[in-house]
Amino acid sequence: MSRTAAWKVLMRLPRMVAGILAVAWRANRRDTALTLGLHTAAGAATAVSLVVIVEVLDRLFTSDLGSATVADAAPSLVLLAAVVSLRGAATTGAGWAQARLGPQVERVLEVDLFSLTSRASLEAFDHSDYYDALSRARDRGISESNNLIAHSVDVLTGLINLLAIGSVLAVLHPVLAMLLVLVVLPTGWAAMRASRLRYNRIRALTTIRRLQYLIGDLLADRYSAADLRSYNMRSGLLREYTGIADHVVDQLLAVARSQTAVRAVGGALTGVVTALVYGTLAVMLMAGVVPLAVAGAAYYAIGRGTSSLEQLTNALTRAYEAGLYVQDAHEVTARTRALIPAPGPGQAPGPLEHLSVRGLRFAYPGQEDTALDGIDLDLFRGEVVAIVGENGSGKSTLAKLVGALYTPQGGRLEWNGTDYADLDPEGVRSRIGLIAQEYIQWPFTAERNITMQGPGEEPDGSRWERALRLSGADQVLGDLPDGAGSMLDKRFVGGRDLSGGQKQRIATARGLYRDGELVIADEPTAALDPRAEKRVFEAVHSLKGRATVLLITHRLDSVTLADRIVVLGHGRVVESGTHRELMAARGRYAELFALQADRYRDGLATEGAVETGAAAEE
Ligand SMILES: Nc1ncnc2c1ncn2[C@@H]1O[C@H](COP(=O)(O)OP(=O)(O)OP(=O)(O)O)[C@@H](O)[C@H]1O
Repeated sequence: MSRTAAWKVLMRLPRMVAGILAVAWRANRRDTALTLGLHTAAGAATAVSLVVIVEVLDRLFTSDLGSATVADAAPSLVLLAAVVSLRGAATTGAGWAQARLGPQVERVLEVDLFSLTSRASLEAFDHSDYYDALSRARDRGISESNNLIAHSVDVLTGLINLLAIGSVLAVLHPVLAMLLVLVVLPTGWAAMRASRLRYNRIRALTTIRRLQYLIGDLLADRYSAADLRSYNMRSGLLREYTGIADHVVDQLLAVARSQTAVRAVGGALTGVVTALVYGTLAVMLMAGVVPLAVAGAAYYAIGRGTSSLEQLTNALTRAYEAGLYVQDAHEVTARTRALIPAPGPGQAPGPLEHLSVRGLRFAYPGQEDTALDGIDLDLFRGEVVAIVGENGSGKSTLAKLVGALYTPQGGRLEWNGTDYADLDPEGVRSRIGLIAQEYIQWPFTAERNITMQGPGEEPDGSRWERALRLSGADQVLGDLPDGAGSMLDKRFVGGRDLSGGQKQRIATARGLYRDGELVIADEPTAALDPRAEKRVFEAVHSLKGRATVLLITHRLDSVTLADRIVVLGHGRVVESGTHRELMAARGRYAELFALQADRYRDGLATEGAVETGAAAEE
């Protein structure tokens, strides 16, 4: 788009304008119709006033000036006054409708975009260029829609004016109409070129600007505030920020320089062409090609026509520039649409009896290494299956695939014998309570953080009680001043911050409140104190028989009661069996278990030594 020749741009402009008008029509039909209708009426009024003025001038130049002539012109002058007043009223009305339309169009574009981004597959967010496109669309694409509408309307009224002036000139003499076109070429070229220069530069700066905002956020965000100070990051980050900001300013100054040069050339050429046009008019007058009356009217009309044409060219280039940004928003919308998983047959999954994983393969987008390399696994109704393994072995990735968040590149995932691809993914997810390793605390009240329901929706009493009790979140809510109604985000008035363990209890309660038939608990106790940890593991095991549980943990003492333990290593199943079987096999699990058990045994031995030492002293 940024390298397209000017004529191609002009060809594309109607499509851009049609696109935004379609959005405007969807946003509010009445305001769109009023904006277009009233602006057209104002343009028509301008055109009529111009014709009337040229006619008055023509009459004055043709006859000897006297009171009779002025009286003759009076009706035209009255008509002129009426038309100008009408134009004023139409312009005011159009401005009002247009001002109303702007925010409504932005709203439609934003809602369109967010309704798509929230449905895009999770893989989309692993592509950095998608983020770039998204931030371009959000930063400018959507807000420029207002400008695109305003400039498109200017183009419309400019065209009406020009049509009127061109017709007047063509009636006076066809050559005069051609001279009019000549005047505008240099200005048009310069304006078009200048806006393309700026757009190209700004587009090229997208990534670095994203980095700049990111560093800005790190310098000013409360989440990074403590680390920033602990590790004396301030001066380094500030240096980086200043370096990027300097680069951005340099680039923008460079573009301003190039734009000025282009405009200067355009201005000089316009001067030359204007002299040429008026010279030609003078020559035509002297050669008797046109009479004085026509020359006088033509002089006025060319003057008006030139400024109208300049306005039209400006409107065209501005509409084009705004159109480029809006095009970005359309592009990212189209791209996001393509990132929404194709709707399969979309069968609703039934209650889980058997979940089967066969030869599951998955690599994160842009990564060569596979995170999962042919996993086989069975989960039967009511079982607790533990997944253990070293860091990076693929446990969370497996949880995300089973949780229908990512789509595998190979192998099969089946819910009661039906491939996930044939199931409605939202239906699958709604039957799963996912307690994620990286849970987020939403900027909602504690209650909404657990129920994840719409604002004001009442929680289900028995599920609520159970989720709070099993997760230990009941204690957290008990300690909050407003209980379940406390806002859990300090960025809001009265907001509260929770400790790491308290946050984890809330996240666990969220997963349990869902009351899914499959509970995936990914490291649910990493931040918990020993008492809370014990409570959560007991809760997880208490689900045995009523829900299927996939428990991911490094706390191996808590998996001894699991129906099966699956050990992962480098994205593969290394071994699986019950605790007893795996200990007897003396493989990876037995080794990891012994390592952890030894630590406690050593601790107890030291404790014993201390006690013995104390007794000896006594
Ligand atoms: N979004 C991502 N993009 C690219 N690679 C990723 C992404 N998430 C995880 N990985 C990589 O995939 C592999 C498996 O990661 P995963 O999070 O599944 O491990 P894990 O077994 O859960 O580890 P841990 O015990 O540390 O939680 C790792 O090599 C990791 O670096």
